[in-house]
Amino acid sequence: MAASTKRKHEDQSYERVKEKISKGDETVKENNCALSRFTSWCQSNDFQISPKVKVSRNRSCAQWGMHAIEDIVEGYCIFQVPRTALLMPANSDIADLVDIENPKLTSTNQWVPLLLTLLYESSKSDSKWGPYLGLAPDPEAIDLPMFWDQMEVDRLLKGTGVDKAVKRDLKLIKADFNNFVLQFKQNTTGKVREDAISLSSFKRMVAFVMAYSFTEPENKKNGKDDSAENEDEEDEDDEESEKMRPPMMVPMADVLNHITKHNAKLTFGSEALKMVTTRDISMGEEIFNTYGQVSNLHLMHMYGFAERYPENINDVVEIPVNRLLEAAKERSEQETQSKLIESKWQFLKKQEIIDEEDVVIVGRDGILNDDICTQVLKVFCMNPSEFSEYVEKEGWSDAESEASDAETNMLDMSHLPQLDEKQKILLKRMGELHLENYAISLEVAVKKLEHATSLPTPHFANVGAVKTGMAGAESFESGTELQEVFLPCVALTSVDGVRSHLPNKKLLLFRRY
Ligand SMILES: C[S@@+](CC[C@H](N)C(=O)[O-])C[C@H]1O[C@@H](n2cnc3c(N)ncnc32)[C@H](O)[C@@H]1O
Repeated sequence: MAASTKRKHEDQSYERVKEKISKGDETVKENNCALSRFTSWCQSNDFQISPKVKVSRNRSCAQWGMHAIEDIVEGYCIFQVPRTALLMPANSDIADLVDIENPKLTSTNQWVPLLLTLLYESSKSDSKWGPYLGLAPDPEAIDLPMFWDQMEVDRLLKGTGVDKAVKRDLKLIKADFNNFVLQFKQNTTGKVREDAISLSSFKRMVAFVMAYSFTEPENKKNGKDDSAENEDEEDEDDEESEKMRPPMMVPMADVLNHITKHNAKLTFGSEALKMVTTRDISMGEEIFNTYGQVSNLHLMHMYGFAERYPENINDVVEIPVNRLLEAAKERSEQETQSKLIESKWQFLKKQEIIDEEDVVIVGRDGILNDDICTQVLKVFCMNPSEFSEYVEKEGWSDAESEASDAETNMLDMSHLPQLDEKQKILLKRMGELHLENYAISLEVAVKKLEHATSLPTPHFANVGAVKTGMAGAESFESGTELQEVFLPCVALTSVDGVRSHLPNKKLLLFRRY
């Protein structure tokens, strides 16, 4: 290459680097401005924020986050958010136009009032929440599976259940847009920016609510000032907390990232919400909230990330119940046996013991929803005369039902080895069939790991998880061979969903904390 051409090339690349750096500088400046506007806003809205923590963008595992700048003890309130600062329909001046009592609102679309409020507040130049929304992510940058293209969903999420959940979401978003948002647009002419109300911007708003909102457990309503000292009550409340209230945006709390081994949690008081530490935290550590006891499937679906195996002790795999049917049919040697299995299946459906959509939930401790699974296994393993008697009685007698309602989970890891041999075989095959359904097999995953250093992408960054899963499975006592199938199933939920062209943020997804 001639010297002058070479110099020209060097000049051009120097200019490009300079441009990149100055763009980066601008972004840093913009971020700093947004943060200082948000901090002043918090002060003028009576937030109380401890001087022992700091919000920053580059010290956390995923963009914005919070870390300790001094040692903090357990039970310490890091910050407090007054209820008046919560972004929710009742606090907005659009409240009258957002019909919370609308009979069309069901539990599946109880998010709509908040979404409409957000559409309104984010298009208002003088919104009370302007500085809060100024720190919110660029809607285009929220990367949830609902924005992945179909090929990626098929390639990476097939078999996990997240693919189905995304399909359901997209259908619901469209229906909500047509049923509520268009009507809202008419009622608010001139109040909401025209371009803010389109199906694609509504979808982006749904993603923001999915990944950033909070729901207050029903029982915490009206003010018990629940603090870390009240932790004992947590378990008792678990059942009730399933009945949730509509979501709301909690400024400052939504800056915090999540890990299973979190060190802080949000508590709901009558006047304010508090972020309280759940253990001692050392200077420099990131403050992690908990988004709940959630599996990787849920994290991937709602938040676009997953934790590395085996860190998420709440991780589960959801195996469609009809894999049990497949397993049972496979074992039928003659057509009559296969027909008998089919009629057993139809009977279970007729009795509403199972539904096609049911899933068997397998976690680290075994099968978590043993009720469905135990019944299907029992019926599948009945001989023809037992089954005829069962049909005659139209299912279980009261005494039998009571026995199967017993508190003990007969399908947890400690009880699985005692199962009837036939039932064990069916369960094992169910797990194997499920493993076959993943886009990537365990063997391939492990092989890829062996060559991981030469892989240009982080696609298989998490394959280590599988290896750990397998090693974990091998270390279990003999007789519990089911774990050799189930643990890899759970481990694979951590593998799938990792994309090959992940942005920087995602490179951190599976790092160890
Ligand atoms: C409530 S926001 C937390 C604030 C967020 N980091 C930000 O910069 O705006 C939730 C989002 O943070 C990210 N996130 C939270 N915890 C994470 C983790 N442990 N690993 C990777 N990303 C995480 C995900 O993108 C998630 O959708």
